[in-house]
Amino acid sequence: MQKPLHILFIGAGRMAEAIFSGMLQNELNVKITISNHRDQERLHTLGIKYPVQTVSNWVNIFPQADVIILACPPSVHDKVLDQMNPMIQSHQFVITVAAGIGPTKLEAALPKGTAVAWLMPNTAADVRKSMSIYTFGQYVTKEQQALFQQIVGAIGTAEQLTEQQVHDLTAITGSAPAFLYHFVEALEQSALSFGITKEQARKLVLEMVIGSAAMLDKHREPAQLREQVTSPGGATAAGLATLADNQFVDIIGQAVDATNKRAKQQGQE
Ligand SMILES: NC(=O)C1=CN([C@@H]2O[C@H](COP(=O)(O)OP(=O)(O)OC[C@H]3O[C@@H](n4cnc5c(N)ncnc54)[C@H](OP(=O)(O)O)[C@@H]3O)[C@@H](O)[C@H]2O)C=CC1
Ligand SMILES: O=C(O)[C@@H]1CCC=N1
Repeated sequence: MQKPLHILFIGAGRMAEAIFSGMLQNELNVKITISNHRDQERLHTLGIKYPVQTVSNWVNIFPQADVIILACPPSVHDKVLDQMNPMIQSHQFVITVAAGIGPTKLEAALPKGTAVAWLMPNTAADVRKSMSIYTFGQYVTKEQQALFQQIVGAIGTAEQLTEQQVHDLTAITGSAPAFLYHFVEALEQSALSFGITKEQARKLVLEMVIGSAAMLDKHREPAQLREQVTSPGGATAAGLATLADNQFVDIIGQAVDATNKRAKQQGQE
């Protein structure tokens, strides 16, 4: 059997866990090492829950890693990249999942010729359904691209975009799951106001969302699906009119813009 690919995670928070738990459900031949900043208890818990190696300081294990995934906050990237710079070897492949940190920034901080990529996944990596977007730096080989496809394939579906497009679409694929969950929370709150139990409200709303997602998956046309629900002159039309009167589409656009603006800011902090 071939030697497993050694993947080192710098950062072991929510996104790192979603990615490596997704990878571990797949048949990838990988050895995973995870590290974080100071939360030893979390590292210990993750080490028990998953077949991963944990290290409190990534520096010692760094030379053995084939792929390094930066799953730490954008604000600590400068420091981490500075630490990596003198140690990096030519075969190592550095991938960041941080909002606002594209290949331009990674390449500027690492020795010339370093292979880098920017992956913007979402937490559905945990169930292998992340809609991820990504872009490569200029020194990534065909073999590394194929390897990258295996890694992202293990956590869901992926689309290659330009660096600018990853900046612009971070809100849509990275953050919008939170918008959707918030929508679910709002519906649950509304359901509760009619005197049902929390469990009933949860069941009603979640199963409705899961059913709707399955319809989207099958038919792929949200406008058509919306129309099927909206009987002419009926009840749904009245609800949709209220959303329109309150600029629902515009509010979503504003949320997307605010998210991207903050993501870009984080990349420059
Ligand atoms: N959450 C999401 O849905 C998504 C997040 N991302 C990106 O993923 C990255 C992580 O986000 P998320 O998982 O939500 O955040 P978390 O706060 O859950 O995790 C951050 C992790 O980074 C570690 N860390 C902090 N500082 C350092 C450091 N100096 N060196 C090494 N590790 C460090 C933390 O360690 P400790 O706890 O010990 O401080 C923690 O393990 C961010 O860059 C974010 O932009 C991208 C797409 C989606
Ligand atoms: O909230 C954040 O900054 C990260 C980036 C995309 C999703 N979560």
